[in-house]
Amino acid sequence: MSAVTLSKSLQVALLQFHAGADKSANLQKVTEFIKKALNHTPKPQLLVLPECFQSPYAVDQFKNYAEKIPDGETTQLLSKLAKENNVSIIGGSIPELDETDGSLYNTSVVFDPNGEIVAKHRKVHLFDISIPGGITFKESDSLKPGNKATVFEIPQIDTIFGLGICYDIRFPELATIASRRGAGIMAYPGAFNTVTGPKFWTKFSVARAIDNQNYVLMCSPARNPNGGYQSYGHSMVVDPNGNILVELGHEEDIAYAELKKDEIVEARKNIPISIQRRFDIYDDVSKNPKVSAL
Ligand SMILES: NC(=O)CCC(=O)C(=O)O
Repeated sequence: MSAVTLSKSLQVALLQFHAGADKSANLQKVTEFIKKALNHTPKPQLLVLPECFQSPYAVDQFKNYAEKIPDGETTQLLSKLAKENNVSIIGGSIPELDETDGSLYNTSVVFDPNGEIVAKHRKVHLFDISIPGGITFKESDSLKPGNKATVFEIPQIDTIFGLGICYDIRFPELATIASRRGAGIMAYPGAFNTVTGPKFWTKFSVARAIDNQNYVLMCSPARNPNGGYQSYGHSMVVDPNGNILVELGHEEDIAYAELKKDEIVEARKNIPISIQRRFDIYDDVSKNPKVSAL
């Protein structure tokens, strides 16, 4: 069985709210949601925010809300809130402005309970799709993709995580890389929509949990009654056997769950796929796929 790094038990909260056009109001809202989540008993040790929580999810708008990291006001605010409240935060995502060349990224920043940044993930797989009669969206019209898988540890809670953003969940490799490096939790801030959400959101959440027998945290924006991109909502926590522990509807709300190391250890002991992998056959599949057609 491969080793997993996770504290015996971890209390998490997923904060599902929607962002509007007013950035200050969005930052005020995240502050209020964090306060509300921390009043819960038991107190969450880890908070997860949704994808694009301080800007509308719109390719022509990202530039208007983009910030440098770590100097921008959103990163500074989350750092302060993490430190003041002694809580870890997976900071959903924001449009990031890279000052070196002016490129924009869809980026998630993670804070430990001292307010220090422990990880930064730039969405690797951009959401470029076109479903006739359904939805067309092309993040690559204004964003560039990140170029690395993100695995990080928060030492204060003795836990290793993998991190992806929304469309990243459709690509199982990121979660498998994280699991091989000791992660027992995959977190995906994500804004599926009312076309793809009902078809795929739960399936991918469960799939990524049972692929590697880890917890999956899916944190969505709430649906926005004022229009624009309609997020699916349904933030959820899935356990290492693919059971949904908690699932929200599409309105603003908070999901709480307790994650237990024993659940991962037992799932991996009972069905030991983590030590049955055949890397002699597929370790370099991305470079040199040895595939027979028949
Ligand atoms: N924000 C996103 O990446 C949306 C992904 C999505 O809706 C999907 O179906 O995948």
